[in-house]
Amino acid sequence: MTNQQNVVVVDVMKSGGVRNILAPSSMAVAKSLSPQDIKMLLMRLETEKGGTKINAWVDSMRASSPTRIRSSATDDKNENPWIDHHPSALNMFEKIVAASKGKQIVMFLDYDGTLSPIVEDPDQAFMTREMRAAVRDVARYFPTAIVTGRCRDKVYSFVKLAGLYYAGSHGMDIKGPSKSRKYKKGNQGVLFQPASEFLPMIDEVYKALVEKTKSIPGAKVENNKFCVSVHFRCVDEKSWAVLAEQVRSVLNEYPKLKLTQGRKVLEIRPTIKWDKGRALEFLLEALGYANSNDVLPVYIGDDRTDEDAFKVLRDRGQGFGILVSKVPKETNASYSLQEPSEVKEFLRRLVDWKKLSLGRSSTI
Ligand SMILES: O=P(O)(O)OC[C@H]1O[C@H](O[C@H]2O[C@H](CO)[C@@H](O)[C@H](O)[C@H]2O)[C@H](O)[C@@H](O)[C@@H]1O
Repeated sequence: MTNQQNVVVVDVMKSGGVRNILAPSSMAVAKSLSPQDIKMLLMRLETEKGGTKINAWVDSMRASSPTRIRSSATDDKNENPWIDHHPSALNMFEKIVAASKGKQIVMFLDYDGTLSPIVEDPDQAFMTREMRAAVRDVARYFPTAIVTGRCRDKVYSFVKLAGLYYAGSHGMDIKGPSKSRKYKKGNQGVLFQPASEFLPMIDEVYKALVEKTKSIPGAKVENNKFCVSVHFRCVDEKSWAVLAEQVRSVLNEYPKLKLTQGRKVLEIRPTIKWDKGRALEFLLEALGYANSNDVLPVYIGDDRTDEDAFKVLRDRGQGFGILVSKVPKETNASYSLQEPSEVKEFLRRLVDWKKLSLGRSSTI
């Protein structure tokens, strides 16, 4: 391994000003590079910084996603158990519907681990008929969006319900009906794909990853259209570091892509500032609820990538994030549900409550 020294190079900032940054000496030529070259170099430095995180990612993948809270923080002696801070959304149901008084509930549902149980083979992650019926009924009464890391077509093949919004590829591929004229495309409703320029690159990196990882038994690469997933679930834990390193080495060739982490999965996606939180905001706007107090968004999800949406709700001080987890995890969600069967129960209660309140108002 070469022992590379850092040297100072010039960073041309967005403002047009310059500042000094540290970079490996091999990049010292940067002083004579154009602003565009320097931008690329900075993006590469970001990727390499990310690369050093590989071991940390493998460790945290072992510890689940989002990060589990150690048991000492949650045992009986603890005066602030996790569940007190993130009570069951079923127990808090009355509070949730009370908060919706005079507001439109909008439902956001993650797919894997929320509507379908986590299984070994991503192609077999089917939702039950009962869950489909619960989602269909919820969507009859409340605008409903499926927000997923999956390719939009793939998740539609699992959910099979028309009339919903589908935000695939972590929100980089949004389709659905629209109330706001701004987002209507003819009669086709909303179609928003902020990363379309990355399609050829994602396709290329998908092929490179399939080739690179084929020697590792159990490794699976999934093309999610605007992002790619590399699955670790069926790989022997002893090979996780090797697989992660292979992913990193492929990614090194693509400074415009970044790595994120989910449940036993590494995800490769464009460096654009877009995630499930931005998708939630976009959909609220498309529904005509931008900057509105007349809406109560409820987002249910189980994974690290859902945290972006939980955070948006927390920052807006609007609606509720609900984390699906059996174990305490670091989260920005307000409430919790243990597993998809509880998600189904929550959705059913919401529908029953709505039917009852509509019945009441029609008899007044
Ligand atoms: O945003 P989501 O809908 O939660 O999608 C995130 C990833 O979900 C899928 O992987 C996860 O579920 C698989 C099936 O249960 C499981 O085998 C895998 O270990 C989980 O990470 C999906 O296959 C990925 O592409 C999504 O990015």
